[in-house]
Amino acid sequence: MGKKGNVAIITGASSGMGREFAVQIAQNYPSIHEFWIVARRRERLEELQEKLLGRRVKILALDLSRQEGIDTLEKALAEEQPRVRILVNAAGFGIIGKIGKMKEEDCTGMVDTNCRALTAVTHITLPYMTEQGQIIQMASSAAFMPQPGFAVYAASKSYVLSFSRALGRELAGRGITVTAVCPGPVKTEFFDIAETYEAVKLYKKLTMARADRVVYQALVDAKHGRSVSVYGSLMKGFRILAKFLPVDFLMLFVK
Ligand SMILES: NC(=O)C1=CN([C@@H]2O[C@H](COP(=O)(O)OP(=O)(O)OC[C@H]3O[C@@H](n4cnc5c(N)ncnc54)[C@H](OP(=O)(O)O)[C@@H]3O)[C@@H](O)[C@H]2O)C=CC1
Ligand SMILES: N[C@@H](C=O)C(=O)O
Repeated sequence: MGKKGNVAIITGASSGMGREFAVQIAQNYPSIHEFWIVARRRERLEELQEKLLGRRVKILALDLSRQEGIDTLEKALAEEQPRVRILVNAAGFGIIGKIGKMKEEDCTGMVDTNCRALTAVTHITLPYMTEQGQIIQMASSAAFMPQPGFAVYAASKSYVLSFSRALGRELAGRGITVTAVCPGPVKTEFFDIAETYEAVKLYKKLTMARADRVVYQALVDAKHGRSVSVYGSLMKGFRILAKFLPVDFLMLFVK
């Protein structure tokens, strides 16, 4: 079925920004004929299907942190040979807390999902990406500097930002753009898991952005081929500070 039209593959589509990407792409990209939506919670993906304006939908209820999940997606790609116009890698999570106070699997889980799975999904999808294709990777403003108390998550998102910018250069010859999306705190279910050990800081609570706005901005930036998408003046300012001020000084304020 994939051969008939352009496909958008969206991971992390069962909630938050991944879900919002699916809804906004369905509303604004008539050239996308089919969606492949990926996450672990099948019932959420089935609910989302109803919102995709009658487009063909392939539901892939997969755990991307496990090799079986990646293998299943790879097999589906090989069988259907889709023309992938948009890939959104939004599957990911973060847990607040000091490394020594967290379970090992919580720490390595962030690396497995945010870095390994994102890299694998990108790698296996690349052969099917069309010219003018767009890859949108959910990084975070946490990528801009190390964050004591959110160390693994911030490091995982630095990886996503660095990987995505370099990949964009590698793919320029194929006419494929790569956009790393780097929002500050966004009001989604992300914080249900993030607060497993510790509550989110008050300044983050007070500066939460809306998922629909972040995603709208990301789609505009991706359309213009921008390598980085930062929503809002606060995070744009933070990015500049993080570029120019010494890291040790900045870390005094993020404890
Ligand atoms: N909210 C925020 O403040 C910010 C979030 N981000 C990033 O944006 C992305 C989306 O987050 P957001 O929408 O906020 O959070 P949500 O928790 O709402 O969404 C996360 C999505 O990832 C999916 N997911 C998580 N683990 C796996 C897995 N192992 N396999 C497959 N799917 C998985 C979840 O689905 P399911 O549970 O069904 O598997 C869900 O659909 C993440 O990468 C996050 O790090 C970046 C900046 C700010
Ligand atoms: N940017 C947010 C998550 O990615 C945060 O800093 O909480």
